[in-house]
Amino acid sequence: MSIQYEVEQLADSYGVSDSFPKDFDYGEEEPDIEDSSAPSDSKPRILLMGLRRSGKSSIQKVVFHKMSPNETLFLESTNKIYKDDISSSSFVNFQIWDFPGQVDFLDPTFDYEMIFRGTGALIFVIDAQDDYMEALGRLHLTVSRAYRVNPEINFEVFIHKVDGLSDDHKIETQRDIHQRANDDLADASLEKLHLSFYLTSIYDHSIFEAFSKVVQKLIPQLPTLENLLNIFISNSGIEKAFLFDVVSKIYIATDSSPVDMQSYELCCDMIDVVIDVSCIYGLREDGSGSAYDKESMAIIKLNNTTVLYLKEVTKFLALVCILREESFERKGLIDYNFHCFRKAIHEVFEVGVSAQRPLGSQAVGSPRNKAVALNGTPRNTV
Ligand SMILES: Nc1nc2c(ncn2[C@@H]2O[C@H](COP(=O)(O)OP(=O)(O)OP(=O)(O)O)[C@@H](O)[C@H]2O)c(=O)[nH]1
Repeated sequence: MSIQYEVEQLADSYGVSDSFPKDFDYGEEEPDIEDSSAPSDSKPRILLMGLRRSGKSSIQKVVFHKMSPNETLFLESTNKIYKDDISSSSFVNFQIWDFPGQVDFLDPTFDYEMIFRGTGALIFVIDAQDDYMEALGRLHLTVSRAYRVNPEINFEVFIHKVDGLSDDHKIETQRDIHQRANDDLADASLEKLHLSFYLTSIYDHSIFEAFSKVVQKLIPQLPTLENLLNIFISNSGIEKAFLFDVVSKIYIATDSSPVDMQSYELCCDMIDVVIDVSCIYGLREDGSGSAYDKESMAIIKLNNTTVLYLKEVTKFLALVCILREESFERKGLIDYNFHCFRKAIHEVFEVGVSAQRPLGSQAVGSPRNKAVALNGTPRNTV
């Protein structure tokens, strides 16, 4: 595939070729949207739980710390709860808590009530390459305890390490785990407890896709963002648009047309390309500058008449669009619509400034959402 680049705004030095720099510099502060005054322990949590060696730490490192999947082979076992506050580098304003495999609910020092009360999502990781019967027992114990403390938690089950399974085996494993887990809940009269299942692997984009869905459920502004994206693409002749958290490559929203994995992967790859080029060639002579800032934008024309278009939306967010070459002839219109879209996104989130950050800080507690009129103008619902 021949790719033609027009990459503007380049910067920062770094050596890893297929990943984001670990000490990534976002450049100028944009305090109007992303600053947080919330003390880290009051931030809502995403918990990563599951048996030992199921892959919890690997998921966290690959998604949020740009560790390459092969490096996870050398990760040591987690012995205590590892709290990772990723809000300084990401739009995702949560703490990720990675638990050691064996959490003992009977241990008096383990205050699970406190932990579950401030939790937005509980991700339970099951190793699909291993015998999963013990994991299912642990899943049931964990979610039923958590549900009794906080029924608002989103329960997410990652059927993980599916890279080692054939397609048929994947489907069969998912069906079996789904069936058994829900039977256990029905036996305990917990039918209202909803589990969502995802097939994941750190060796492809499935883990980013799954994490995107988990995070999206915690964004109170999601319907507004979707609405804005729908308006933007329909008025600009764009086929698909994703709003990405640049550092994690989680998409926090997309338009309402279905997501196909290929498009998502293409957009993820584009972010990698842009940041890589930017990091290598974008520094000013004196070494200043940043890899991603207000000026960041890129156009990649593929040889199949498809155009990929990336533009900065906020310090942490980028819009990545897929469109046909002929639609791109009206670039002026697209840019004007983007300008309106960007402004609306800033308005949607600026409501969180006085108190806390937008995502997460409002996910558990009192959501202060804005609705958007069909012309894309945000207005308060209350
Ligand atoms: N094939 C495959 N291996 C994986 C995947 N994710 C993690 N692993 C491997 O699984 C092993 C255990 O991963 P960890 O992330 O340490 O597991 P953990 O659940 O954090 O383990 P504890 O800290 O002991 O609870 C490592 O060797 C990883 O490389 C995956 O998607 N596919």
